[in-house]
Amino acid sequence: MAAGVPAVEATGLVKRFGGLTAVDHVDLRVDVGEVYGILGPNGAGKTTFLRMLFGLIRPDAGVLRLFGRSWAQAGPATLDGVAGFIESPRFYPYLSGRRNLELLAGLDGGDADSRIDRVLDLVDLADRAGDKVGGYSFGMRQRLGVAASLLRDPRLLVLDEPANGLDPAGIRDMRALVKRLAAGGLTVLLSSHNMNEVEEICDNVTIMRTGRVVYHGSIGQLRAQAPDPSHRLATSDDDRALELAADHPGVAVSTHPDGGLALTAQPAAADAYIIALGRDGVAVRTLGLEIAPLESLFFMFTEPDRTAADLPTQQHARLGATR
Ligand SMILES: Nc1ncnc2c1ncn2[C@@H]1O[C@H](COP(=O)(O)OP(=O)(O)OP(=O)(O)O)[C@@H](O)[C@H]1O
Repeated sequence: MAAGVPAVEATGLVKRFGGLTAVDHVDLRVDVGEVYGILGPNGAGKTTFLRMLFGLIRPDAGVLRLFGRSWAQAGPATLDGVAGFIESPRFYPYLSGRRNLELLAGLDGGDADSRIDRVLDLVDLADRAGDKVGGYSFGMRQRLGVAASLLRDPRLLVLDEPANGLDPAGIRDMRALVKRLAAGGLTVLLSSHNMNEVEEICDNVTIMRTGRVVYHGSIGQLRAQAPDPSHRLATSDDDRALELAADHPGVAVSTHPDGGLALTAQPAAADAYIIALGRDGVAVRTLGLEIAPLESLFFMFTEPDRTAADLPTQQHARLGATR
């Protein structure tokens, strides 16, 4: 591969279903070695984009290249070095995880067979490889799906909402797996509707809404644009707490529509204000992060018609357990 050729490059990509434009002139570039997130709510066009990538459907306009190859020029060879799955992987439930991989390795041919032990180990299924897949948890099946993809020794791994439907432990394991694979040098493109997931594991992100790109950039740039964290605050004397806020230009304190106070500030400014409350004899009874900064940014990009007051409460916690 020539140096500098991106793993994925979409230019002006369009896909229509009747009158609906599911992917609307999307430009996107994933460089070799990066973990890239396509983020968006339901219906944003993420899966449609990935289906075009895998050649399952054809674009109506634009070009998508994988390591410099397009479907129009290279046909199925476009997928050389590319593996992954859309939605959930399927396996024979009455066969063991290992047997499923053996069958797939037989279909893939080459030396895929020799990689079975290594990929089972990588996805943390070595101990359960002899058990029937029917008895696997959903998270284990997702990880077996990643193992099946790795049999092809890909340079690019494509995952469609890999943590969807997983319980918290499954989400943790899946994220850890993606990070491990990325640390080993694999390029990863994943779709997600979860800002926290993308923030945790991706270097760069494209945010989509109704088929269009509404943001593109690094996670660092995204963080820099995020608004101040917003908290719900309850004190022993909310009137006094409001008065004291006037002495703290870095904090915005107002009456919360659901009772108590709303406090919006960067952590250092919020700390100084909370300490000042205590010094003044005002006890803080509850302080909970209401909307994480990146989460509110995600809503701003993908639901621009909603105001901050409409945003869901993400988390409430007692003082000391937040921020
Ligand atoms: N085969 C199809 N025929 C008609 N409409 C489709 C088809 N596939 C997708 N769509 C529509 O295209 C839009 C984008 O769907 P897509 O599945 O790509 O979104 P997504 O971002 O992956 O969302 P989700 O997380 O819900 O899968 C949606 O409005 C969807 O209903």
